[in-house]
Amino acid sequence: MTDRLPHEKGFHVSWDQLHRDARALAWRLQGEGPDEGGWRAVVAITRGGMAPAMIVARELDIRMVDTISVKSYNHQTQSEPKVIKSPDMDVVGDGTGVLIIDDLVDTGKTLEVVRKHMPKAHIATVYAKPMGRPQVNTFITEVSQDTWIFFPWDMALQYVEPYRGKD
Ligand SMILES: O=P(O)(O)OC[C@H]1O[C@H](OP(=O)(O)OP(=O)(O)O)[C@H](O)[C@@H]1O
Ligand code: HPA
Ligand SMILES: [Mg+2]
Repeated sequence: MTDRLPHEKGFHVSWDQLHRDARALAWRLQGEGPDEGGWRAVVAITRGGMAPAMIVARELDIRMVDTISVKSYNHQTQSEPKVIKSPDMDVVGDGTGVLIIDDLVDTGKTLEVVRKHMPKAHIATVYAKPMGRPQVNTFITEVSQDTWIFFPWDMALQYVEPYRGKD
């Protein structure tokens, strides 16, 4: 999203790192469900939340997995983010016992909308920036607000010139 750039720093996340961090999130969430039955369902915030949600659902053995899609704030039209695809509300209800997973929280605008949709859900992200932290119940790693997080699905391996060949 170019309107959020430029950022001073970059935090590059490999698939391995994402897998480890999403597992760490699952372990932190284990046993934190509202009752002994654990979490009832996982809801991934598309699209970035889908890979971490799959890993968390696998680790916590949750088979009920759904998605919510939020169309983000657009500075040109000044529109607020809105939910363009809801999970099955018969299953998630007010969110009690439901884990909502996203890859990161930045400004918190996306989660603000999601929380209104399922007020009693537990919201977890793998990464968090300070501005969005109040919107998250559980996260693993915090980075500064001026850091852009690069996810593995947005990157590719490429050849780099040897250092001594550059001059
Ligand atoms: O806290 P915020 O400032 O709202 O930003 C965080 C959201 O932004 C990114 O999603 P994006 O809207 O870029 O869509 P995507 O997941 O489909 O890539 C990210 O995956 C979070 O969902
Ligand atoms: O730091 C980020 N990285 C990737 N996507 C994002 N969407 C909001 N902030 C970010
Ligand atoms: Mg997203």
